[in-house]
Amino acid sequence: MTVTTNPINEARRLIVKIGSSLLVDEASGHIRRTWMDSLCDDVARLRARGQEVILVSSGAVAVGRRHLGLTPPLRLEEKQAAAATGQIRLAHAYQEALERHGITVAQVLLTLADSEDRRRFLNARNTLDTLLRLGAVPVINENDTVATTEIRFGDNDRLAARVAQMSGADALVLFSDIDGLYTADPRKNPDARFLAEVTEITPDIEAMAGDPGSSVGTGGMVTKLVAAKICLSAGCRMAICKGEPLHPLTALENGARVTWFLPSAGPMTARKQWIAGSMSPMGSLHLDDGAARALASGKSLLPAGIRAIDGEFDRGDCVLVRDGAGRVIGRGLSAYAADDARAIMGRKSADIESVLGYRGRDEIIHRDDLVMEG
Ligand SMILES: Nc1ncnc2c1ncn2[C@@H]1O[C@H](COP(=O)(O)OP(=O)(O)O)[C@@H](O)[C@H]1O
Ligand SMILES: N[C@@H](CCC(=O)OP(=O)(O)O)C(=O)O
Repeated sequence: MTVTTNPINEARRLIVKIGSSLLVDEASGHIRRTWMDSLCDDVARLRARGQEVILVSSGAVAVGRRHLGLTPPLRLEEKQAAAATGQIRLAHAYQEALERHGITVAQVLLTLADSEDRRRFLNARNTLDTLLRLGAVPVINENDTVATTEIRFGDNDRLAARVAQMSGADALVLFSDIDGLYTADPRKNPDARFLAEVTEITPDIEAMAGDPGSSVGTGGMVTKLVAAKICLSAGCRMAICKGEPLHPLTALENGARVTWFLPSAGPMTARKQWIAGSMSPMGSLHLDDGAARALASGKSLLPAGIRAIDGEFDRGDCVLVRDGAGRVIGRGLSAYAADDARAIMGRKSADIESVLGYRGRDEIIHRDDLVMEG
């Protein structure tokens, strides 16, 4: 896949990651409100033309530590305290900046572990889908006060890539203090060449990445390449570009220099390859003929079409889908754990709430989570 038109215009769902060094003035610890406003103006413009935007924003520690009068180096619990203080200010600033455009902000605090546990992953994905459907702009940061590992700057590059993967985004933009990937750190090596497009993270590419260039919240190129790897396998295009100019998304649309990491497939194909290739099935759903025909024609699987269920599985686990003769016709991610699925099989979706006592999804396997054989 090469870029023919601008991926920013094409993205249906776009993730934008903002690092501490862009958002927070190093000397004062204040949020750069003019810059934030200009970013939010851009976000509002994209939203108005029908694109969905999720912001992943760092800055909580950098903002909060000034308010608590802490000076580096901070101990872990001091960083966590700083994050708790700074996060509320960050969220408030985003709320004000987006409210000017009548846009509702939703704060989502995630840990990296949330993105790696399939059940929490599904919950987070459904929440993000719902927020976007309702017109809100999610603003995500790592949940630093409960993070069990050391808060590391640069982690939000990876978190943003996980959010892109989780939400099936088509593009992730990492706004940085540099305009892209070079063959070596250009601050140290004047002969470093700029790379406009990368399609694979080879060992040669990995060897190009050096340490961070500044002192406020930096992960360097290493964490950006980790993010790029996640994006490439998730079918999501990823950009590294300079975030400093006001209206940074507009600048990108207008042809600012950028490195694009371009996957060979789109997010849906990548997701289906992941379901088909890397998950062990934990059980089987046996369908009636009508349901088997519906699935063959591209529909989702409803509880009404299931006759029997084998195995023990959790919500989000992979299960095989079998026809009336027991032949495997596909596989997919179950939206219900085995016991709940057994309770609602053969029933209409409208009955789910009265049977289970909660209103879950209408489908047992959504068509986006289903891969048919052959
Ligand atoms: N191969 C490379 N290409 C570009 N920048 C590199 C490279 N290796 C190291 N760097 C450094 O990484 C820095 C960007 O990372 P970082 O400071 O963490 O950005 P941010 O804070 O915006 O996330 C650049 O300013 C640059 O000094
Ligand atoms: N979660 C932390 C920052 C983590 C992080 O990755 O920071 P950065 O390298 O500035 O994107 C915070 O909000 O301070």
